[in-house]
Amino acid sequence: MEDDKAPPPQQQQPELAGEKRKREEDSTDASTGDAPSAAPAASGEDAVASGSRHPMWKTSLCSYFRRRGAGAEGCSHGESCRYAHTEEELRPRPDGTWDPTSERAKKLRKVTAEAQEEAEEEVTLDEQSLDKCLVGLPRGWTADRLKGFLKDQGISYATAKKKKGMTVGFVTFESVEQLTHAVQVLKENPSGGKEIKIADANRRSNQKVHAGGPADNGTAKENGSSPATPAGEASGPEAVASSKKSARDAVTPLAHMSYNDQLEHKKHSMAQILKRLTRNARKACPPAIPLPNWIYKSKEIGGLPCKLEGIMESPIVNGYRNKCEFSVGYSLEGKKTVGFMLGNFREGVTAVEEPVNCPNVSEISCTFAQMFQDFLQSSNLPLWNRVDNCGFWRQLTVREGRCSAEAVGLQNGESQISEVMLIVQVCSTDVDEAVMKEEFDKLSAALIQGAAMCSPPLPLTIIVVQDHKGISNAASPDCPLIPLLGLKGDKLEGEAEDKTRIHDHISNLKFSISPTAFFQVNTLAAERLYTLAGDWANLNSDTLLFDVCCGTGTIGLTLAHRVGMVVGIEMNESAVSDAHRNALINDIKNCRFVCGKAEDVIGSLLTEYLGSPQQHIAASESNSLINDTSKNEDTIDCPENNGENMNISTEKNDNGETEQPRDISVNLSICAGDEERKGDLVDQVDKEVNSSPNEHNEAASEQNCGEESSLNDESTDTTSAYSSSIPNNNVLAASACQFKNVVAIVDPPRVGLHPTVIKALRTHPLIRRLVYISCNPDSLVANAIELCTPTSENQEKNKGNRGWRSMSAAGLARQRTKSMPNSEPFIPKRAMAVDLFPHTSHCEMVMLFER
Ligand SMILES: C[S@@+](CC[C@H](N)C(=O)[O-])C[C@H]1O[C@@H](n2cnc3c(N)ncnc32)[C@H](O)[C@@H]1O
Repeated sequence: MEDDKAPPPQQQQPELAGEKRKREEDSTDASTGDAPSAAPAASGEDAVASGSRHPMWKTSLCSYFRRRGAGAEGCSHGESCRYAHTEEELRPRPDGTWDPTSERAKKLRKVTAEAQEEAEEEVTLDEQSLDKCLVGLPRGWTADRLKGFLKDQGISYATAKKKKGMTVGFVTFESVEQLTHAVQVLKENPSGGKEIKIADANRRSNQKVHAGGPADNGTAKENGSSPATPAGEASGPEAVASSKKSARDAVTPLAHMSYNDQLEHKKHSMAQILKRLTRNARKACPPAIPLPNWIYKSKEIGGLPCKLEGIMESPIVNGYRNKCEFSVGYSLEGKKTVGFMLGNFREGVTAVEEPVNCPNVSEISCTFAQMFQDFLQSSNLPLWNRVDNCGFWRQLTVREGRCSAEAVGLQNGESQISEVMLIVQVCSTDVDEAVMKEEFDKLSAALIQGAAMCSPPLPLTIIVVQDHKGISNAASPDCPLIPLLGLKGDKLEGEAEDKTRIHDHISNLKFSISPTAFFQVNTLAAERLYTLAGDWANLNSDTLLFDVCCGTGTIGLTLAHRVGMVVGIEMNESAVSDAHRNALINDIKNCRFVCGKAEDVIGSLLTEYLGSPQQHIAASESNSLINDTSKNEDTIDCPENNGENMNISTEKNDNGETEQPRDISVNLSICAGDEERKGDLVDQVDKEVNSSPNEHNEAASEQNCGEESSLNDESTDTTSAYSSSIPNNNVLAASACQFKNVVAIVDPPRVGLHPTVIKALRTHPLIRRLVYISCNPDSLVANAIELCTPTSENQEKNKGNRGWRSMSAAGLARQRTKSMPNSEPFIPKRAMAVDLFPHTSHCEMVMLFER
């Protein structure tokens, strides 16, 4: 609403724009755009007489309301403010001169809804709580008063929170029954003659739980990556309400809908989440800086930061999961069961039910779960007990590898499953080794025999035992693995790591996957996802592609033939080792994979390949002193230039699209040695593909020596094997010249990218294009706020504000934006949802950012 009348930013003087915006906020009626002076004279009569607001006589909305939310206290007009602060106060006058069906009333309702939504966003809802309602409170109520009131009504089981300065509170209940009862009581018991308004805040609390993702399954088990939820214990929205009736309800809560309806539902949810980016970037934009154009334009597309281009459907809707994590426990009838939990342990649910009719699980996975369940019936060792944290058998993970579609002449289907890895998780505490070994021998014999007896026989390539002693089933990637001998004997020859891999195919490349390495759970949909990311990344042979959080190298390797070089970054050592192997087996030579946390290594890697941000800023400043005619056609101004006035190269890339503006601004004479340097790089890549991750780190450290980037101090001051160090500017500039198009594709785990990574990407002027693949749109939005919000020259130092602890991810991102070094913001350009998880409420989101 606030920018309805604001001119587009390019028509404003930059230094005036912020002030103007502020003035408008202070003086304009939010619902009408009227200045306060235009407010009806009559509106104040009673208020002035009584010295307080009259609920029935206010026809204009106080501007303060808009910024602070419904009923904001302490507006600058004082207690006798003539303007309304709540919808209640804006009722029509008794003489009917204000029509509640008027445009003004409609606008008001919209403002109210937005204010409530933002209020909710600000309050950190306890993700572990169950059901919440949002209550409208009489003015002046505190959280304690709300609690007292609830208690007086006999509602002692609820907890209440109130956002400062707001007349809404959040009441949390432990069960749906309590919620229903409380709503009834509150409705029947007006406070001070006023009915307490109640809205269901449950939908958003569900979303929050969704954002937090799988509680003790998917997230951690997949190295914090994708919603591996459905094949594990129930989680997310599906697990919020108390226990479900069946495993199907718990893991595939959308299975009752047609696939088209599921897609519509997900697209709608994605759009709602994306709108938060616009709202938060608007809020975080420093007052002295004009709002970016994309925020102005968002009004034309319903508040979205850019167009949501649709949702890409999964090529396979049933049995698509290549990895299923089956819990071990007792069913409601007390039977030893291998399947899915009906709810979360934190809700007190420990029952496990067989994976009957779970459409996301393949028949093969179900059959192995059944075999393991049969085996457990006669095992002498106990099942893991989640209450006492003791027991032996904990979990079965089934990972499937598919042969290439070409090999079977099929596009999808279970018939492609050609390799299976079984990971049996146990806790060996207090268990005699000999007994354990005997059980393992029996188990592998049962599984091998079971697979062979099926018609047709099931593939079974690997069985490993994971010995995990932690409380939840989420084991760390370095948890000990014991290969079970006796299985396909000759396959187990060779080095230890060779024994425990299966293979899958994406885009006709073969991928080797070790037990704990992340691999997208829906291989065929992942292929589409990577292709989309590659298309949006605008790749060509001059491209240096940073594949951040690369896992087994799938994205970089599938796109390697379209770029000059790929640098993959991944923290899971075995995934990096898989990535090296995958490059080798596919004969790909232009990829380097670095083992380390992205936040630890990205700063030094960017500096190694591109030079430090300061160098480019300095180069750009000195270039700007040189006469414009000295510029080479292929060179564009960077990084201070904004996208609008760049010299744009009209070369086409390998997609036939117009190539991205080249963003190198360097002394061209330095580039003379490029070819030589390129040769060195390729040699080095060759060496690294054949070396271990540690060798990579060493090699990189050796390459680096010299000055560090102060913009990235956080990333360089780490325990990483990388210390950013640069020999001299000439070498840097030469290496930067190698690649005229630098792109980052990031595919982080559910928590999103570490702030240090965001800062490094944002402050490096050579990164003009970033494709973000996200399995959690909430963290995508938080990261995007930091990437896209304009900064000012006077950034704030981070203050140790304890209030931040209770902030939403978006709120925190807004705070961090204040201390972001002044740098050109990215612009959200394209967004597309990709359904990798049919029948569940999860979905991937791809966003393109450019500058
Ligand atoms: C969603 S997966 C994506 C993997 C890969 N891009 C793919 O599509 O298969 C996220 C990956 O990030 C890795 N990861 C998690 N935190 C990381 C960090 N701080 N630095 C680097 N990698 C990280 C995980 O090990 C996991 O492999």
